[in-house]
Amino acid sequence: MSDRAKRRGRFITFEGGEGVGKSTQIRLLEARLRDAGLDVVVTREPGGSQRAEAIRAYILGGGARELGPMAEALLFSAARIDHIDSLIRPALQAGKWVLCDRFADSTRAYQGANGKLGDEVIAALEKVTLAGVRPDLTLVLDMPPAIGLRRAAARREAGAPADRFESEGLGFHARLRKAFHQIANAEPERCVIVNADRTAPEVEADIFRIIDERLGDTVRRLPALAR
Ligand SMILES: Nc1ncnc2c1ncn2[C@@H]1O[C@H](COP(=O)(O)OP(=O)(O)OP(=O)(O)O)[C@@H](O)[C@H]1O
Ligand SMILES: Cc1cn([C@H]2C[C@H](O)[C@@H](COP(=O)(O)O)O2)c(=O)[nH]c1=O
Repeated sequence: MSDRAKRRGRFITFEGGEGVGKSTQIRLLEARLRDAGLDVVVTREPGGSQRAEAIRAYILGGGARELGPMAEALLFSAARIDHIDSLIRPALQAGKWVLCDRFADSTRAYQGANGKLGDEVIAALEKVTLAGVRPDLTLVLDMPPAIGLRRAAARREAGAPADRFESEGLGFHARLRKAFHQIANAEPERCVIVNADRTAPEVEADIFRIIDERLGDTVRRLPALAR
C-alpha cells in the first residue's frame, strides 16, 4: 500500500516569499479547523522537531552561507528527514491535519531556482528526503516581494538583524517569486496561488474557499466550514 493510502490525515503546506503572511494564515486556519473538531498539528520548516530546530538556527544564523546552495540544500533536507520521521508522518497516520509553514517547495525555490542546483538534483533530493510524504494541498501566498520584505522588517524586534535569506537583495526575492509561480503552474492539482496582497480576513476567506473546493469531501462534513 502506498504511503498516501496508508495515512488518513491531510497535509497542507504554505509557501511563498518572506513576510507574505504564511504564519498568520496558518493560525487562522488552525482555529477554524479545530472549531470544526479536527485534530490539527501546526509546524514549520526548517524546524518542527528538536534536531531540525537546531539545524534551523545554524542555517538562518548564516552559518552555512559560505558552504553554498548545495550544502544548504543538504542541511534543509537533513532537517526535513527528522521532521517527517518524528512528527509529520506519525501525525498523518494518526488522522491529524498537518499545517506546515514551508516545505520542499522552499528548497526548490530558494536552493534549486535561486541557487541554480538544477531540476535533477532537486528531484533526487526530494526522492530520498520525502520518502513518499507529499502535501495534499500547497497554498502559495503571493505578493510583490518589496511589500513582504517591508512586513517582515516591521515584524522584527527593533535592532534585530535580517536573517540569512531576508538580507538578500530584491533581485533574489523577485527570482523566488517567479520560481514559486513556476512550481504552482507545473502542479496545478496540488498547488493554488493565493493573492496575499490583501487584508488578512480577505486572504483567509479565499483560503477557506480553496480548502472547500480541493478537500471538499472532508470539509463538507465539517459544519464550521460549511457556507
Ligand atoms: N494581510 C496582511 N496585511 C498586513 N499585514 C499582514 C497581513 N498578514 C500578515 N501581516 C503581518 O505581516 C508580518 C509578516 O506576517 P507573517 O509572519 O504571517 O508572514 P510569513 O509569511 O510567515 O513570514 P516569514 O516567511 O518571513 O516568516 C506580520 O507582522 C503580520 O502581522
Ligand atoms: C524550508 C526552507 C526554508 N528556506 C528559507 C526560507 C526563509 O528565508 C527561511 C525560513 O524562515 P521563515 O521565517 O520560517 O520563513 O528559510 C530555504 O531556503 N529552504 C528551505 O527548504
